[in-house]
Amino acid sequence: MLSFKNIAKQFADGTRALHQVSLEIPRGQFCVVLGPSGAGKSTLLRMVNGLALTSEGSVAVDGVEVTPANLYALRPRIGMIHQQFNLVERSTVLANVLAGALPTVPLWRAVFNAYPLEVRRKAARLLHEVGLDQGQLSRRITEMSGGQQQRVGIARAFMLDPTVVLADEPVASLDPKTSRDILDLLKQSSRLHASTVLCTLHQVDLAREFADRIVALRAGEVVFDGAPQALDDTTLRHVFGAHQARAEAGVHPPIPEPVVALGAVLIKEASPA
Ligand SMILES: Nc1ncnc2c1ncn2[C@@H]1O[C@H](COP(=O)(O)OP(=O)(O)OP(=O)(O)O)[C@@H](O)[C@H]1O
Repeated sequence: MLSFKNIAKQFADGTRALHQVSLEIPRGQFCVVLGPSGAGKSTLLRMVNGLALTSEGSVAVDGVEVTPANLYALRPRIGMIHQQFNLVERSTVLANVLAGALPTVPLWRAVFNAYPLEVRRKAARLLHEVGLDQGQLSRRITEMSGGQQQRVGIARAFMLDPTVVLADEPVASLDPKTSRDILDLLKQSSRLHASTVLCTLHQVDLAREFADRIVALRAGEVVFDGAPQALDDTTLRHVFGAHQARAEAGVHPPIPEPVVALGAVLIKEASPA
C-alpha cells in the first residue's frame, strides 16, 4: 500500500506545487497520474522516493513513512523509470540492468563486473520478459532504439522486486505505437511482480487504455480520482481546459471550410489531367 496523507508542497521560492492531496493506492494497482504541465505530477512521484520532501502531511510505503532517516531502507523497494531512460549509454544492456541491483551488491562486485551468477540470471530473465533476448545482452545502449532503451529501463526497475515502481512520463519521447508497447510491457511486468505502479502521463487516451485508476491533478489539487471509464469530457475540460482537453484526447478541431476548399483546389490542380 502506498499512501499520501494530506500532502502539501511549497518550494523555497514560494511555488505551491501540491495542496491537500490524500490517496491510498493498494498493492498491485496501475495508477496513472494525469494532468497538464505544471500540475504537480512529478512532485507527487518524487515524494515517494524522497527526492522531494513534503511541506505538510506524510507519504508511506507499506506503512513505512518516507523520511530522510528511512530512505536507505526504502529506496531498494522503489523502482524508477524515467522519461529520458537514464541509462549509461556507453555501457551494455546487461550492465545497465545489473545496475538496478546496486543497493544490494557490494561495490567491488559492481566495479569489477563480478555480480553473483543468480543476479546475472535474474537480469537476463527480466530482459527476456521485456522482449530482449540473449543476443541483445552485450549490445551497447547507443545501438538501441528509444523503445528498446525503455525496455532496458523497465527491466532495471524490477531488479529488486520493488513494492512500488515510479514511472515519470515513461513514453513522452516515444512514438504512439512504441508508447503503447511500452505501457503494455510495464503493466504486464507490474502484474507479474505484484508491484504497484504510479505512472505520470499527459495523454488521456493512453491513461484510459492502461490505467486501473486515474488520478487527475490540476494546479496541485486532485480533481478526479476513479476508474478510467468514469473520466468524462466535462472532467477533462476541467483538468486541461477546453482546447487542450480536445488535443490530449486526440480530438482535433474541425478544419475551417476555406482551408478545406483551398485543399480541394490544390488537389485538383496537382492531379494528372
Ligand atoms: N525545485 C522547484 N522549485 C520551485 N518550483 C518548482 C520546483 N520543481 C517544480 N516546481 C514547480 O512546481 C509546480 C509543479 O511542477 P511539477 O514538475 O511537479 O509538474 P508536472 O505536472 O510534473 O509538470 P510536467 O508535466 O511539465 O513535468 C510547477 O509550477 C513547477 O514550476
